[in-house]
Amino acid sequence: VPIQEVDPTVFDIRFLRKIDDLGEGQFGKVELCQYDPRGDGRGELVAVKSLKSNGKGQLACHLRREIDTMRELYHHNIVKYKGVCSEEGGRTTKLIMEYLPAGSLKDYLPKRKHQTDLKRLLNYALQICQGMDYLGSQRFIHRDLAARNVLVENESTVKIGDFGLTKSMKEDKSYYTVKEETFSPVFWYAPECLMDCKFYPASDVWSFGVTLYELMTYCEPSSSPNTVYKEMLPNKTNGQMTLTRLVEVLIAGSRLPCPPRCPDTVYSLMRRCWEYDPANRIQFKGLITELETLLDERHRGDRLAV
Ligand SMILES: CCS(=O)(=O)N1CC(CC#N)(n2cc(-c3nc(Nc4ccc(C(=O)OC(C)(C)C)cc4)nc4[nH]ccc34)cn2)C1
Repeated sequence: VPIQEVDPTVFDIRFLRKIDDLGEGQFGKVELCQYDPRGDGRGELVAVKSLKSNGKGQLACHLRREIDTMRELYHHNIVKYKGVCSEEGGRTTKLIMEYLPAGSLKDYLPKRKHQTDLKRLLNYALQICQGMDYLGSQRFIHRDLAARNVLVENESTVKIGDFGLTKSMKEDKSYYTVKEETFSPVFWYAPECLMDCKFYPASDVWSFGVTLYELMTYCEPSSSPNTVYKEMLPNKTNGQMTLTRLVEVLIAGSRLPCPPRCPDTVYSLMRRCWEYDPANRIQFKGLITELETLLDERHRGDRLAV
């Protein structure tokens, strides 16, 4: 009998045992499962993303696109695709990924504030930029870069963990036009996204600046972009007005403030991610160089004014 060729990226639903909930969003959720084909309780832990409702059509094709995106990505700072699992005769598909034990930066940083110094925060920032620079080199725009979507493997490694809103710019366009998104992370969005629904690679740089702000505030909820921006907006109005008022303050030049104890050198990097004109914004390659310089021991004396 020929040796049964087993495709390691196909997971059999019968051996997938749910252990815990890891995260959830508007349409998707991520669960911790053990994949135990031998049934000896020693199978590997995996993270499984599925649609929340029995999402038909549009949602299912979103997850399909996310799966097709993730299988093409190979980078140290991007969470690894492991495979897919279909159930109900192939009608619904689940995305199987490597499980990162420490959770997202948003869960991790506030708990580890006292063990995480500036050098480590800048290392996380550097790794996010390296992952994003690679993503851009593959002609993808992430569109949802935020600390909540960055996962911690261990205290020295972080990875971009979710590609639910990632779009390919394959057809040699230099931007992606979004249809009206229902729940957009507006406080991570650049002006061009808020006003013309246009997403450039430079729009991801703006979101990285907000993510760097989150890093420097240790993802403390009290200083989250939502909280701080809403304080900056004139007369706190209902949701809809926020978008218009947000664009107004951004056009007027207001930006998130320098976080407490954040060195000016790091804050000026954030500001270079928040240039109004996408063409004037620093790019991920430039951010990598700047962060490596800030981190480089040799320059330590005159650069990291700790
Ligand atoms: C966008 C909607 S979404 O629903 O699709 N969704 C949310 C999303 C955001 C991102 N990224 N997400 C990914 C994971 C995730 N978590 C993990 N490990 C852990 C390990 C520990 C913990 C933990 O202790 O948590 C508490 C709350 C502190 C108890 C949490 C997660 N490993 C993973 N591998 C691949 C994905 C993945 C979780 N949430 C993507």
